[in-house]
Amino acid sequence: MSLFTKAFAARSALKSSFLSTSRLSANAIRQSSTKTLDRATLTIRDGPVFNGYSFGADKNISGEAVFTTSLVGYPESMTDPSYKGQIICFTQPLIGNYGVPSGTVRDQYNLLKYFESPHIQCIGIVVSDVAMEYSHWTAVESLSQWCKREGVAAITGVDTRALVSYLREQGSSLARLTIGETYDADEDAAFDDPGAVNLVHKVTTKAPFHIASPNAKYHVAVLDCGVKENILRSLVSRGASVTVLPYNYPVQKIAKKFDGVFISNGPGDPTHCSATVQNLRETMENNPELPIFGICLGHQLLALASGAKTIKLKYGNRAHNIPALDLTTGKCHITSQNHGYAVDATTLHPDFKEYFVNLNDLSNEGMIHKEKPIFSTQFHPEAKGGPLDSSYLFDKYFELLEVYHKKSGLQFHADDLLVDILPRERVL
Ligand SMILES: NC(=O)CC[C@H](N)C(=O)O
Repeated sequence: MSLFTKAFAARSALKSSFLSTSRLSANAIRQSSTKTLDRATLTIRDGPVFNGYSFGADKNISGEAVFTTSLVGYPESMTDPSYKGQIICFTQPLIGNYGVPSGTVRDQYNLLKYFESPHIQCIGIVVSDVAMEYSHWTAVESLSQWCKREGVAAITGVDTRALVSYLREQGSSLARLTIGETYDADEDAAFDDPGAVNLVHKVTTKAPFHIASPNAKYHVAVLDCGVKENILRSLVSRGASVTVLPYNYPVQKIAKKFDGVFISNGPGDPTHCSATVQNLRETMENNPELPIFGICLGHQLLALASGAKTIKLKYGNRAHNIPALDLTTGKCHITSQNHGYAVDATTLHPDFKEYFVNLNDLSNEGMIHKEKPIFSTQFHPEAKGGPLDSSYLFDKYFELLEVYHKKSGLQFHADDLLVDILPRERVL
């Protein structure tokens, strides 16, 4: 063996021992001096098995494994109702180092200041290296403490690069996270498919609620399919009081009392919300001048209501840096996204045109009506977390509200809709 070959072999041995240690997680090792983490296993259905350590609830779970490449914003992502029933794999290797802020602090609009809903919505999380120690001025607990308190399973020490390579090849897959035991490969029934049920039904408010905007000029009806707190804030802070309705509320019956209708983000397959689609169809037909705006699931539901079709993407788009081209201006915006389904642009109704297109995979990112004040986006202009490049779309919606408001001369009477007696926050 030449000197060079010997040196190379020695370096490879060193490297592989380093790699296997690093899978244990630097922070997990630091913490294991005081407490031993339980072993945990992530099993992908018909796919690889990843061994690691549990830092969340002592509970076996299963769901759809998806990955996000966002670098920050784990508290926002984990409380986003669109992730209901999913196991989020973070590609950012170090997760938890800025801890978790309070889930009860509210802002001047009585909206949750740091969370996108009151609780963690995903069923489990997968990270490469969890930080047990954290530091941030807003933090009140660690990611591990939060997961345990909320009953959410979590695994660290996973080679997330290998996991994501697999998910990109095979597509989003069902997976199971087991704590402290070896997985039995015959246990097929243990793989729950969250996409098989109507997840929107689980996250929507159970009764209408109202958020008054100081100096409100407009009144908007929000169909809550799992609405993110920052969407409500984006409306209320611009001067719209909002009445939030359950996703299947017959909005067509009261649409005339509002300056605009908004359809929120939400989890799962849009085709499960057929009542909402029918209600939206009637709302559009009966109110040709009413401004309507939809985000993410809201976009997909509006598209279905107008006659277009949706498809399931292979592994979806979950990131904070996805380029979307505005086809009306030629400008590209960096956008925040979290979706597994998309609108098939080739099926758009002829009254609509494609508004935005994804420059990574050319999937549809929005549509706009050729005459009516109706538009929607697949990405998240409210962006929490993520860049604010596209927040101007809320301003655009408010311009449409203003035009309609002036024309209709609509005066908002609180008594009409009994908003004074509605709850002031979502009804769980
Ligand atoms: N963020 C969302 O609204 C997601 C929409 C839908 N559930 C999807 O996965 O495509």
